[in-house]
Amino acid sequence: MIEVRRLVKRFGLKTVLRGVDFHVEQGEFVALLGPNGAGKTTFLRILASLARPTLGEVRINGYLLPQQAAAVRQRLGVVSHLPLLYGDLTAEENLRFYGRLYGLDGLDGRVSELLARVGLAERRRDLVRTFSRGMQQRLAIGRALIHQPDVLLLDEPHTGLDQDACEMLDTILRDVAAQGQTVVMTSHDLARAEDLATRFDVLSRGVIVASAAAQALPPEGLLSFYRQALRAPAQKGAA
Ligand SMILES: Nc1ncnc2c1ncn2[C@@H]1O[C@H](COP(=O)(O)OP(=O)(O)OP(=O)(O)O)[C@@H](O)[C@H]1O
Repeated sequence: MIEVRRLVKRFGLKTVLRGVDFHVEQGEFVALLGPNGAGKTTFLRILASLARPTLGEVRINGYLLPQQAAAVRQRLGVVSHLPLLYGDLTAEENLRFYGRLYGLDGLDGRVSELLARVGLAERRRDLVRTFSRGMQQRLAIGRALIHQPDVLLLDEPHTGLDQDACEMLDTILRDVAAQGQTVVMTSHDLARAEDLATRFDVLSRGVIVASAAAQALPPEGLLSFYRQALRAPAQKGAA
């Protein structure tokens, strides 16, 4: 579903991704972990076709990025640091707008269902600029799901959400995974990641230094695996 080979990303003279190899099968839920500045957001932005690779090959569902970005975007849902919503539209107008962008008709049922799922049914007719950050994040999650994407990319999606909203998001993510959709999520919340994901990849200084399926984690759990991964020397791709 996602195939990344020897991906390099430079900003001017600064190399942020240094030869990332990353392969995700359909239905996997990958938690992408790593310290601040490791390159997680940069990597996710390239998968989301919001940034271009400097070198290397990126394919999503067989489509090459950036050349086939339009086809990729049809199949992707993205929750990033920016909610990408229109403040002067209501919650339901935002979802309708994005639904129409994806060429969907007869959106009434879908919009109502999503607003209920993200806990905004009662605020559906309010302008988004009157929403708190957490409420905007909830709606951004609804926006990312409107077209039932094959792949969901989430960059620290729990940030800014209250306890109820975090649990609501976890339920949505479990449902999405149960339906066979593919998920890649960055997170600093190891307990939450361990609870949700089926695989854990650790990015450090622009390289994936460790990867393990949930069943292959050590008995001490994800924290121990993570710490070990950051202590180990970079295994591949170091330029
Ligand atoms: N547009 C840009 N121009 C220059 N440098 C950038 C740009 N975007 C990101 N970087 C640099 O790339 C490096 C990786 O940043 P990135 O945001 O991808 O890390 P991250 O792993 O997501 O970090 P965090 O956990 O803090 O969110 C950082 O050193 C950052 O300063």
